[in-house]
Amino acid sequence: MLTKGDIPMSEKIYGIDMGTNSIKIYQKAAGVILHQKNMIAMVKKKEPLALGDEAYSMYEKAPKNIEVKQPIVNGVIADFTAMQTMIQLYFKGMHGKKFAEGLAAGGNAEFYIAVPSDITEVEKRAFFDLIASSSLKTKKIRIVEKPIADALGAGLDVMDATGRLIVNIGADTTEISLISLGGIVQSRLLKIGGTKFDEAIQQTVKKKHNLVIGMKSAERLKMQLASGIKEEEEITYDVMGRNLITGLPNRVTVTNHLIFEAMSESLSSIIDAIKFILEKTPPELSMDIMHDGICMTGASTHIKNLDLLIQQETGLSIMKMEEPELTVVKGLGMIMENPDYERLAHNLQDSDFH
Ligand SMILES: Nc1ncnc2c1ncn2[C@@H]1O[C@H](COP(=O)(O)OP(=O)(O)OP(=O)(O)O)[C@@H](O)[C@H]1O
Repeated sequence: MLTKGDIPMSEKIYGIDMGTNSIKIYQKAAGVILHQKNMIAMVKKKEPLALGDEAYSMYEKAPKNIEVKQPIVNGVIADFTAMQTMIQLYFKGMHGKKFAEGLAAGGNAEFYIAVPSDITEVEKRAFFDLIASSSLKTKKIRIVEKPIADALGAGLDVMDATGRLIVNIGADTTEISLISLGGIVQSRLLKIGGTKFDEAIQQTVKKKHNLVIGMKSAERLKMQLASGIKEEEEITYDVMGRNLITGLPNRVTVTNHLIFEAMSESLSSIIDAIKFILEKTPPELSMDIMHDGICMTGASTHIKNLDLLIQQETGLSIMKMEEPELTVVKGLGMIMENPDYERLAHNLQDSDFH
């Protein structure tokens, strides 16, 4: 019999999407139980001080003895120890604080981990090892290709013999994938996403206004002013920073046209990569894509008119999601909840997983 606080065995099954910008966790029968910034703040390089959104609030503001780390870079694990520490703390709690109701992998839990498709074997293995070598007691660890989980979570039928094109624009990466019969026909991972847009905005504001701004301010400008196509009407937003010449704090008014200029090179690269995949798509699958269009996921697809840009450049219809940042983790949830999808989750040894 279960005592209060116990979680039935069948529900200790978790899906984890470790993104560059945010980490999302799904628990069987409970849904998405955690969605936080993927950051950890450490004191003197070894003692964890804060996790997730709390760590992000310290980013660009911390004194020298506090380091705020982002363990995933360009979609892959860049700091294994920091990422493993985070996962362990999320599940076991920290400073007596639990991060999400139901996060209690006390023993023999099962994990479904989403990994990008277009990365090396070693990089994929690191996602598996992260859980396998952690202090969490695990019964089973399964790897799922991110584009497959993404498409499922977006409501696409990935099992049938129909070509689906899915474009996930995240923080450090854009993953463009062609899917059919539960597998990946082609996939391309670009090192372009929301963070690249923010960096370009930071540089352009510096050049145009002699103002040094932080990444958080650049992101705010993007969220207020970015558009996939150039808008006729001028919209402005004020930003604070440090004047490059006087060294003093200063405020300037930035226009949507400047933000468009800053982002245009990165947007062109994304369009070029989508066209490249379309050109390499076998003709029968091309017909499916002509019919169904392109599915857009990832939080950067919140950018205004980005769908219009891709539609104009490719001539294809675009499907946008209401919660594009959660499609991958919801897809992991569908795989663990529905035995029909079991073959989409792999052991590292599976010959069909490469
Ligand atoms: N409303 C918005 N408008 C524009 N950009 C947004 C908006 N909301 C979030 N973003 C951007 O989306 C990005 C995060 O996307 P997402 O959470 O899908 O990434 P991730 O999965 O963590 O990263 P990756 O897929 O690169 O590993 C950030 O760069 C953020 O600035």
